[in-house]
Amino acid sequence: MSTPAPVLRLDGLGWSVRGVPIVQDVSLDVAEGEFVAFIGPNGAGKTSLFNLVSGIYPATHGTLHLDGADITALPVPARARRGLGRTFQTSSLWPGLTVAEHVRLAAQAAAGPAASYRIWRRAGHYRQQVEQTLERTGLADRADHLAGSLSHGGKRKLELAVLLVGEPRLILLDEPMAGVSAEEVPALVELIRSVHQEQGRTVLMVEHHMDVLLGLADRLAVMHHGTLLALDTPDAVMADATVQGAYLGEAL
Ligand SMILES: Nc1ncnc2c1ncn2[C@@H]1O[C@H](COP(=O)(O)OP(=O)(O)OP(=O)(O)O)[C@@H](O)[C@H]1O
Repeated sequence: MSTPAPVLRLDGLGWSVRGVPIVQDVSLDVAEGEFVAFIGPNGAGKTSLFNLVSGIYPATHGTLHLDGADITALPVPARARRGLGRTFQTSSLWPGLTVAEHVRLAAQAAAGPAASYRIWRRAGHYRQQVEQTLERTGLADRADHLAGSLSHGGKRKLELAVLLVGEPRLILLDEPMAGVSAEEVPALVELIRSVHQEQGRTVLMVEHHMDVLLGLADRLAVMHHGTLLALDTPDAVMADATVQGAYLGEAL
């Protein structure tokens, strides 16, 4: 039986700034519906790798394929249209807009410029999309709240809602627990679990907290000095002597 083609393939991917390598020779296949978590010390290159995958940084070495198509030279919007979405380490919301307004704007943006001149015709469709997304992300009771008034956990949920309303197949989450209080972490973990398992999306996630990842990730990718040091199941990575020597012992 042949193995299915990967959703995402990174082949020798690298990014150098003025000759200094920040990400080096990263090769990795991600299967449809898989959850791969990226760990590694501060400055290991995790966010830079996500910037390469989402198209914010242009790769200086190697290639990226999405569903078998070479996307190495494609800009961010073209990658988003092909189903690739991401969140950022720092919050990217407008404090003066409501929760529902954020999701509505994201729904309109995801529909593309061609849909913009018939917004009134699609109003019912957008309303339904917003309601469903707020329901799915546990924000329905805060639809009219200003984003600026939400807790850190609420803001993270809203960032996910903004991402999910565009129905991306492959999502990159960069430290979605950053700044979230301990009480809010379980609900956020549960939301990410449902995005992966119930909605069947492929997820790549950077996260420092191993306790969060152990129940979520199919594989752990360990980054160190811009390279992929290890890539395996969480149990195998935790037992890997190289990983322990380079990272786990000191940082986790
Ligand atoms: N635009 C840039 N120009 C120059 N150097 C950069 C740029 N972006 C990142 N770097 C450097 O690349 C290295 C990797 O940074 P990156 O943010 O990717 O690491 P990280 O693993 O995500 O770290 P953290 O866990 O702290 O978020 C760091 O030394 C950083 O200073």
